[in-house]
Amino acid sequence: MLITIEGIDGAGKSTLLASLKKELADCDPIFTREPGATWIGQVVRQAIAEEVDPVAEALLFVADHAMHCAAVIRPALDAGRLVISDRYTDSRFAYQQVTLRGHLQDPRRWLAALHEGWSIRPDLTFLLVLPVHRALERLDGENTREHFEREEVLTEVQAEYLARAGAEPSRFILVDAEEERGVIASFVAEEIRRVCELRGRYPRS
Ligand SMILES: Nc1ncnc2c1ncn2[C@@H]1O[C@H](COP(=O)(O)OP(=O)(O)OP(=O)(O)O)[C@@H](O)[C@H]1O
Ligand SMILES: Cc1cn([C@H]2C[C@H](O)[C@@H](COP(=O)(O)O)O2)c(=O)[nH]c1=O
Repeated sequence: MLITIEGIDGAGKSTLLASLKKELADCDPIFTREPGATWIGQVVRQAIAEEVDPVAEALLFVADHAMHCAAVIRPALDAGRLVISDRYTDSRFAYQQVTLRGHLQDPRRWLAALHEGWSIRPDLTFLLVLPVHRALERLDGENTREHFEREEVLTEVQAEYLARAGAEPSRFILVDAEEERGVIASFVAEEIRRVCELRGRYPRS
């Protein structure tokens, strides 16, 4: 099973992943992330810290994803492991849909074509949802110009995420990311166990 955790910057993905490592230890999952799980991902993480052309940036994320699928996800799934990824393809469709606007006529179609034929679809996706100003308070809490620009972008990104979730309700589970950390972790761990049990996979505590 491939499970992905998605949400805007500051939604609490890394915090949740850290808790799931303890809550799901008996399932022995493989925890991974995009970008950054492979050496290409490390290069991409460094590259996106610089000012990058949006089309080049999108291609870097796709290169990271290709290597991630080939070197981490596919081998783990073939070995019957539970895989949990901090960000995955939905990050691309949510963020690049916004960053590529004005650069390409139809970013969604372009992205879909780039993933066609090799990308691995997640079985289940948890989308952490919270008001953008709350996420930004968690990250910087400052009223700078960058803060307001980022707020605008992340508002659009979250809208893209929600549209994707609406289009694929059987894959997405929406999580109220304003809840307390422990409540979120217990809810997500329990949902993962429930779905794994339904599919006859991995132990139940
Ligand atoms: N449920 C929560 N309630 C309050 N604060 C939280 C909660 N979850 C995470 N935080 C805090 O919010 C900040 C951002 O959390 P975290 O790094 O987990 O988010 P993220 O989604 O991984 O962000 P990014 O995508 O930017 O890496 C951290 O300071 C974290 O302690
Ligand atoms: C995979 C992926 C990521 N991004 C963006 C989203 C974030 O702003 C950064 C990654 O940093 P984080 O610490 O992991 O949150 O990159 C993106 O725009 N497109 C993608 O496909």
